[in-house]
Amino acid sequence: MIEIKDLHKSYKMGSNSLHVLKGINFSVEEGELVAIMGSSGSGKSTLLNILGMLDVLDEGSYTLDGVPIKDLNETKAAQYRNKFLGFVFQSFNLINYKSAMENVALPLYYQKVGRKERQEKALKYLEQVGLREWADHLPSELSGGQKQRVAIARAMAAEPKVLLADEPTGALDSTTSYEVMDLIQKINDAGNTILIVTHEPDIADMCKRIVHLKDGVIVEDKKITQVRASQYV
Ligand SMILES: Nc1ncnc2c1ncn2[C@@H]1O[C@H](COP(=O)(O)OP(=O)(O)OP(=O)(O)O)[C@@H](O)[C@H]1O
Repeated sequence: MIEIKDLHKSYKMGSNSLHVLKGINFSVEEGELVAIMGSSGSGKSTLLNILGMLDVLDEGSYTLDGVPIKDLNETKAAQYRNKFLGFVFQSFNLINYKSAMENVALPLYYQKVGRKERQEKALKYLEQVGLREWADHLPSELSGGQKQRVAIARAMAAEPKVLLADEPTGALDSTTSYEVMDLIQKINDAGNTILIVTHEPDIADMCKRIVHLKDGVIVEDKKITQVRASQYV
């Protein structure tokens, strides 16, 4: 599904350059649930942004579902990103003046899905995250965990092949974090490929594989034989 070879990425800082990713080799099969860990500044978000086609690599190659990304022009890249990738962020990134249902329906609007089908699908995905009865509520009326579940429903509504989540539990207390991870595990059980950036070991333990970054290189890549189940009841 994902293949990264000898990936390098630097940021220009005035006359200097900050070499953030220093030769990453990494592949992800369909159906994996991968945690990307590492201390602050190790390059986790940079890697996730490149995987999400939100940023470009300097050197190396990235192949997504058999397609080399650098062969795509800007329009094709945007289409490809919308079709293949879903995003979940630490700060939810919901639109405050739109209801939960309208937020979930938004990617479908961009996919030119008709109004009635948009609403039906949005309700279906809200149902899947346990928030059907909150469809008409604004984000300000929802708890942090509920907002993140709406954001996950929105990402899933576009039916992406890969879900990328940058610190999805970073703004949540531990009970709520486990609820969100329980949902992510269920989505993965249904066959979706998911990559999560986290610095929380107990969240990473709920994934099937942990990739550890340090100073821009992968220092550990291990499969988890005993995946931790959600602790919340
Ligand atoms: N757009 C940018 N321009 C310049 N420097 C950047 C940019 N994005 C990230 N960096 C720098 O690259 C390094 C890696 O950042 P990155 O956000 O990938 O780390 P991270 O492991 O996700 O850290 P954190 O856990 O704190 O979010 C940091 O030193 C950061 O300051």
